[in-house]
Amino acid sequence: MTDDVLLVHGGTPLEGEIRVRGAKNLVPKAMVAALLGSGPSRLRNVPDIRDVRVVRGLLQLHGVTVGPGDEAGELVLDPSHVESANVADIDAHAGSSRIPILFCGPLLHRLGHAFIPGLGGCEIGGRPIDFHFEVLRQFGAVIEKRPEGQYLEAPQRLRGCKVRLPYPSVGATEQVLLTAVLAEGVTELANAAVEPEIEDLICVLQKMGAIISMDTDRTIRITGVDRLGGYNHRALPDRLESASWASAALATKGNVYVRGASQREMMTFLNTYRKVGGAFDIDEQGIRFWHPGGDLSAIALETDVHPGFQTDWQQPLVVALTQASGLSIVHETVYESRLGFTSALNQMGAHIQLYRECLGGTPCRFGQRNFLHSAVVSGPTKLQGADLVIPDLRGGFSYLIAALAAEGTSHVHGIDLINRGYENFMEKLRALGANVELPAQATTTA
Ligand SMILES: CC(=O)N[C@H]1[C@@H](OP(=O)(O)OP(=O)(O)OC[C@H]2O[C@@H](n3ccc(=O)[nH]c3=O)[C@H](O)[C@@H]2O)O[C@H](CO)[C@@H](O)[C@@H]1O
Ligand SMILES: C=C(OP(=O)(O)O)C(=O)O
Repeated sequence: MTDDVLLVHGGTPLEGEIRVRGAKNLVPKAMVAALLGSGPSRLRNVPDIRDVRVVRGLLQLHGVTVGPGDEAGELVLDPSHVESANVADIDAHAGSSRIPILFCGPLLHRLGHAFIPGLGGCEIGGRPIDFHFEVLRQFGAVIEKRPEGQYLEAPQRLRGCKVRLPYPSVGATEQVLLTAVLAEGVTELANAAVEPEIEDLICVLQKMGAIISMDTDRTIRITGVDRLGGYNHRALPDRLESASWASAALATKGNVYVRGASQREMMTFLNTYRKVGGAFDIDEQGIRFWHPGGDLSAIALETDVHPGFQTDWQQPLVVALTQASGLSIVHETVYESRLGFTSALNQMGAHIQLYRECLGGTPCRFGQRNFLHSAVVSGPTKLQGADLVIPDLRGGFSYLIAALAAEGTSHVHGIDLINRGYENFMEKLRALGANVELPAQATTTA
């Protein structure tokens, strides 16, 4: 048994077409929403990624029947047996993704109690879950921290409440939505996150019978109802995967058509892509991304909550910035430790310097603290193949891009992690002409 290493022979532009399906940051949450329904739900455009498999396993453990639907990529989720499920072995799911925390509200409504194992997800900062527990307490939940996870109880029906998030957290906003829809009375959430995946989750809940309105000032109001039905929904496309392939096209001087990519959720990314010098063409089925020749331009970039530049777009684009002429500045304001992946790019020949200071004007929680959360990228630099160990999902995809853009061969270790959020990425790489190989004896499932 060898570790999951990929050999990448760089220097070939990525060219061709790949397809993206439903968003990793929506699909697992829509699957959890099915727990709130009194009848079956149908979710379409579901990608075959590890985070979906993990949530499927957790739902099945809780008595939800999950099976295929009529079309490819469709799941039918039937929660009729949740009350009679014999939940065992939940600890086996600890550390597998961030989604288990979102089971709290639906399980409290259905069963009056919930057990949440330790969470996983990318290690790109401390990622506390204090906002989640604070809002759940406001709804009336009682929370007990145990060594193996968190145990929650709802002594009475949960009640709507008025809450304000200290920061527009995506997960905490979803926690409120999934809890408030069946709580008694009205919930008002101020300073909510408004990412497109959250809007799509609201669409799912509205189809189930929920009453939710969104104001332009980040306030979401939910009027609780007594009962929700199932839903039939097509997940919005994955704007994060789409942007990753767009960055790969730019860094490798390639030309990639991303079938399924959608302009509306990618407007901020597309503006930045154009400023760097990337070209794109939008049609009704997807977006073509390419390097138009000539020099790329250095830019100043700050990540932020939607409608700002999404933090999950940052790492892949930084690889393309190593090929731009001049000094690019990157200020990461969402996670305090999302630039560590750049040290491996420096080993490959990039010139990236990290700073503790905020190099940008976007309000940030990390300035004057000990976090290297700003970067200056000096380019263009030639990249050389190297031995790379994947640190996290987007960092991992960035290493693949860097290895593809580099001269020579790279050994990229830990590629199985990429399966968490990129469907069939090996097949897609090959379809785009990437020169990649798994060592003959490797046992990876990629
Ligand atoms: C599965 C999923 O959808 N993951 C996405 C989700 O993660 P996730 O929902 O975990 O991210 P959040 O928006 O909650 O986190 C944003 C920031 O808020 C902080 N925070 C969050 C919750 C809390 O209780 N306390 C707290 O301090 C976090 O440490 C982080 O600094 O949104 C992120 C921001 O768009 C994306 O990068 C992730 O891809
Ligand atoms: C940070 C990410 O995801 P997660 O929240 O699942 O770790 C990501 O998709 O880049």
